[in-house]
Amino acid sequence: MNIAIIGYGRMGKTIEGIAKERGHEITAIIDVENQNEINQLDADQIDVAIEFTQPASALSNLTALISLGINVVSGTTGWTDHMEDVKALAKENNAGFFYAPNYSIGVNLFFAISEYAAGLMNKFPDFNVHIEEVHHVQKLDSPSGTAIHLANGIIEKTDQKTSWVNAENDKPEELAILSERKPDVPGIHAAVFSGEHDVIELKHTAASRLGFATGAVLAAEFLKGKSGIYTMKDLLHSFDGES
Ligand SMILES: NC(=O)C1=CN([C@@H]2O[C@H](COP(=O)(O)OP(=O)(O)OC[C@H]3O[C@@H](n4cnc5c(N)ncnc54)[C@H](OP(=O)(O)O)[C@@H]3O)[C@@H](O)[C@H]2O)C=CC1
Ligand SMILES: O=C(O)C1=N[C@H](C(=O)O)C[C@H](O)C1
Repeated sequence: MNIAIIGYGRMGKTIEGIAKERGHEITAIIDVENQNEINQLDADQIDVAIEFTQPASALSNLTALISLGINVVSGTTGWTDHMEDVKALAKENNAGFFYAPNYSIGVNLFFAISEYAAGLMNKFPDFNVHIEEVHHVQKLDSPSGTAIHLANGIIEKTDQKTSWVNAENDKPEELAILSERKPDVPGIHAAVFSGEHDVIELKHTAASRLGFATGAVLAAEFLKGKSGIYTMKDLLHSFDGES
């Protein structure tokens, strides 16, 4: 299939490598230098655009792509206050839109495991839960999109937590997300359940960006020729029944 890469940084370049390995063609690359060309992209030459830029650029890029009728896999974090507008635009333009704060299959399994654990702990309110995330120092947003998604999933399963804060919590009903930035860390997330006598720690460590990039290309393959709004749950369900 024909893929356009929007944002040719750490993720864009890793996605290019995986997409080529899987037999796809890169028919356009948009980065900062040629960002105005996004409005002139030829929708007939692009099955799916994959957008990994930065929080301040994502909304205008997604708006431009969807307005051209191009299906988009969106990976940029830190812009999702505008999510409902983007979904509405995709529906209006009959385009396909796929969003995940983390395309790693492992992270999405980790979400399910953490939510299940939160549901079990709900019967035992002596256990307090918090989230830890560590990323490279170039990361612009905090907390990570993955940590926000993890927090919202846990909040849904527990009565003790009703909102999250990106700091130590002042109130028991707040779920603390503790963020740390260190050189060269692709991404670490942990859900930590602390009891009086013991600690249960569920942790995902990305060894590199290859897992994120592979998931994004799988999402693009899934989205080709489809309209509508999709998430990693749809992609994971598409594997149901495969041996
Ligand atoms: N969903 C997921 O699985 C993952 C999401 N991410 C997210 O993806 C985003 C990108 O991460 P990463 O690749 O590490 O970041 P990088 O900074 O390495 O890459 C972003 C690229 O986009 C370019 N860019 C900035 N503005 C525009 C614009 N308006 N149009 C086109 N290109 C633009 C940047 O150029 P310049 O450097 O010159 O500004 C840079 O080349 C982040 O939000 C990150 O959190 C990251 C990993 C996994
Ligand atoms: O900026 C990154 O690098 C990452 N961003 C995503 C996030 O904010 O959750 C996903 C991954 O953790 C890497």
